[in-house]
Amino acid sequence: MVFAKGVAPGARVAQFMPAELLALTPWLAPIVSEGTFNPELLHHIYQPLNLTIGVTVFAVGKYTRFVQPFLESAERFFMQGYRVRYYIFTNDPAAIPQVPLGPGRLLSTIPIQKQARREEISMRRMEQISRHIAERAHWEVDYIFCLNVDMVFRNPWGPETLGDLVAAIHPGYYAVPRQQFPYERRHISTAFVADGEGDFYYGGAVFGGRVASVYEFTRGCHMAILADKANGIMAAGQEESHLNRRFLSHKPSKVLSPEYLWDSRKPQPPSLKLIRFST
Ligand SMILES: CC(=O)N[C@H]1[C@@H](OP(=O)(O)OP(=O)(O)OC[C@H]2O[C@@H](n3ccc(=O)[nH]c3=O)[C@H](O)[C@@H]2O)O[C@H](CO)[C@H](O)[C@@H]1O
Ligand SMILES: [Mn+2]
Repeated sequence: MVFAKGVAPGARVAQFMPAELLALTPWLAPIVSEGTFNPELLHHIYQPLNLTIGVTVFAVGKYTRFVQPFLESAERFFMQGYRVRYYIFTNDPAAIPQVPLGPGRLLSTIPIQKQARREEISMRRMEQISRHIAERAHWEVDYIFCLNVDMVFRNPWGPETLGDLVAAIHPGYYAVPRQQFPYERRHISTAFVADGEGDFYYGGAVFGGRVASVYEFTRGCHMAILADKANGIMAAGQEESHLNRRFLSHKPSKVLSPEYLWDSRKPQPPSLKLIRFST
């Protein structure tokens, strides 16, 4: 069970009931899961807005092999009926396969340098996303999601996920007490989170929101990562630690349930009605 800070244990809003997830955070942001929204109604609201949704994924080195299943599944399930722009950041543009895209859906390959270490690849994402938004994506898309590439969509992901700043609950920690969240616990790191603090443990594999908000968010994380680097520190969960630290002071306006970020090696609990995006 997870109890949010400052809310009495037992309050319906503040805990995960054994059989179901809560529907609102203590700061009244929706926690999106099957049954909490009406897809037809949302479609009628969002369709006329003519929005373009961006997606960033990184495919560096061997991870280029994940691009095809990622894209094929996204074409089936991700923001069907909306304009979509995929941005594939890669060191090897020639290795990005040609996947047929539906109408109104475009793909761009963004060439980047290959970092030697896995940690460096994931850490540098914040910097590269913020720069890409400033240089280009801010005028091409309204919302943007930043996703891991070694995952696939398995069920519809639609406009219910759109919000100013969107986080996803990490599948490994939705039912874990806050004290056990793997936040960075060293004071010397800019990602430090004190023992009694923390709302949820969010995953680094899914975040997004309005493009301007994601710019501020990724830029803030990048600055914090740079400060740590200057002090010779790498946070415990790398960029995920910084993401969690920032979401603590810049609360997400919408939280996605583990339906939107699942680890398929885990058994599916009854509280999870369906899996939309997972390894
Ligand atoms: C069990 C689990 O969920 N572990 C963490 C880890 O997942 P993973 O250990 O699964 O991270 P990962 O190695 O898949 O790296 C994350 C992403 O970086 C990119 N990449 C990484 C290595 C590489 O050689 N080439 C490349 O392109 C790629 O887009 C990949 O999806 O990382 C995530 C951050 O995103 C979260 O911190 C997760 O909590
Ligand atoms: Mn992975």
